[in-house]
Amino acid sequence: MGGAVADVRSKEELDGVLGGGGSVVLHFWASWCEASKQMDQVFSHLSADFPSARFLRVEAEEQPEISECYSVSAVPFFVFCKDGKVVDKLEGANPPSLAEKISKVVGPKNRGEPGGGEDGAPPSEGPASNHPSDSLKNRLQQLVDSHPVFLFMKGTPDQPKCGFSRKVVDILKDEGVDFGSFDILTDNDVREGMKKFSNWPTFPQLFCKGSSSAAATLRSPYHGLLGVDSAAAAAASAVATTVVSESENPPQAATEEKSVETTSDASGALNSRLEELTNRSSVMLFMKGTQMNPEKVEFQSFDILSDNEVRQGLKLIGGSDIMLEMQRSGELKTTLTEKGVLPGEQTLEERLRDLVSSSPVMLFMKGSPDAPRCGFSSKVVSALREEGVDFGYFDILTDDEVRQGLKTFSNWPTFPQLYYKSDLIGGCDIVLELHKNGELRATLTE
Ligand SMILES: N[C@@H](CCC(=O)N[C@@H](CS)C(=O)NCC(=O)O)C(=O)O
Ligand code: FES
Repeated sequence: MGGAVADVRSKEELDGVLGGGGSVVLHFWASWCEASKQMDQVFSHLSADFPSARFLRVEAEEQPEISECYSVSAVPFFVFCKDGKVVDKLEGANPPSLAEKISKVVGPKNRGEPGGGEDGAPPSEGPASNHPSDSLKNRLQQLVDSHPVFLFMKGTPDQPKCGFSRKVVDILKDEGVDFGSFDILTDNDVREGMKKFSNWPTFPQLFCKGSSSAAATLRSPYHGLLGVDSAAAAAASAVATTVVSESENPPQAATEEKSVETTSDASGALNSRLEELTNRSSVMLFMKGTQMNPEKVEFQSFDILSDNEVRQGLKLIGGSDIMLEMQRSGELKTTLTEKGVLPGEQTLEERLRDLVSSSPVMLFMKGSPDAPRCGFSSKVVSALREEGVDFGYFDILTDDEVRQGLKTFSNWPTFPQLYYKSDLIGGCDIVLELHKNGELRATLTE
């Protein structure tokens, strides 16, 4: 019985299944890997397309013995077995390759009976490998172009016929995105044609273009084509962007306003005099005699005993009791830090700047060079090692603040990120391209 994905919980269990012969496809995944979550959905769709094969999922880090046995060095990772023997492997999130390799191992698609599982579609007529005809291509292009945001889905937005399609519709509605849609269950030519047209084997498929901000956000890291998880991620990042921009008050303006308020009681010449006095130093202590300075704050003082007018005119914010109380509770430090008098904790931006410049060649990656936790990171480490380039690294899986912060800092949404002398060189694709063209070493040493 195919059509469902099962979890493997031990090596014995897996050996048992493999011993039973037939075609078996294994998906090694990790909970922290977005790409393996996305591929998990593709995997379960494909399991419905190839019911004669067994589809098994292995949580790579929970099953080290199995992972080692199949030399799984990164996720997502797929192993294809026929009659107990490994016949092929695939590393990375590549839905078209996964579909192709499965059909090579299992034989042409033999979708199960209609109505089986989540995908209640009529059986496909032609094999998916037939290229769409020119007139079909035109039709598909017209559909894609008909709205700035267009969704190929199962069912309609009001009546989705698949949980994945429903999820994307919900996200788009939540975000207030207007979109056109096409129910691929009503037209098998479009359904099969779209898989080739977009080189993406499953539905829903979301296309975005045009310049509306929602569409632009949705589009940016995903090149106009999204599976369900990418859409969720993009929508989440759109929300995050809004929150960030709303919280950006210029702190300077707030401080200035306050200092104006505190002097607004005094009038005329006295006002200017007090203003001049209070502005003499960023911290100005009006006091009797001298005091110790436990917070080590630079300040000037004015002896109020020497000038009655100043003494009366100043409506002091706090005397010594208040100051001491503020010091005891830590509020004094906070207030002075907020006013920029005491050096504050390092801001995230400063921290990122320091990290980026901590080594001339600096790699932000998932995992460490000796134990990369993502195929993209692993490839960049190999390229750098092959070129004999020394590099520093930071494992972004250990620090979510750095992980998320760096995306904004560098305006680059993914990892790995490679920097040379604080400039972003790029991610995996760019580094591998430079490596292939023999330009990587020069780029990192010039
Ligand atoms: N095409 C990219 C591939 C890298 C990529 O897609 N990275 C993803 C998955 S590892 C990522 O970093 N996503 C954001 C995150 O995990 O925070 C490159 O050239 O570097
Ligand atoms: S592809 Fe999953 S962590 Fe990189």
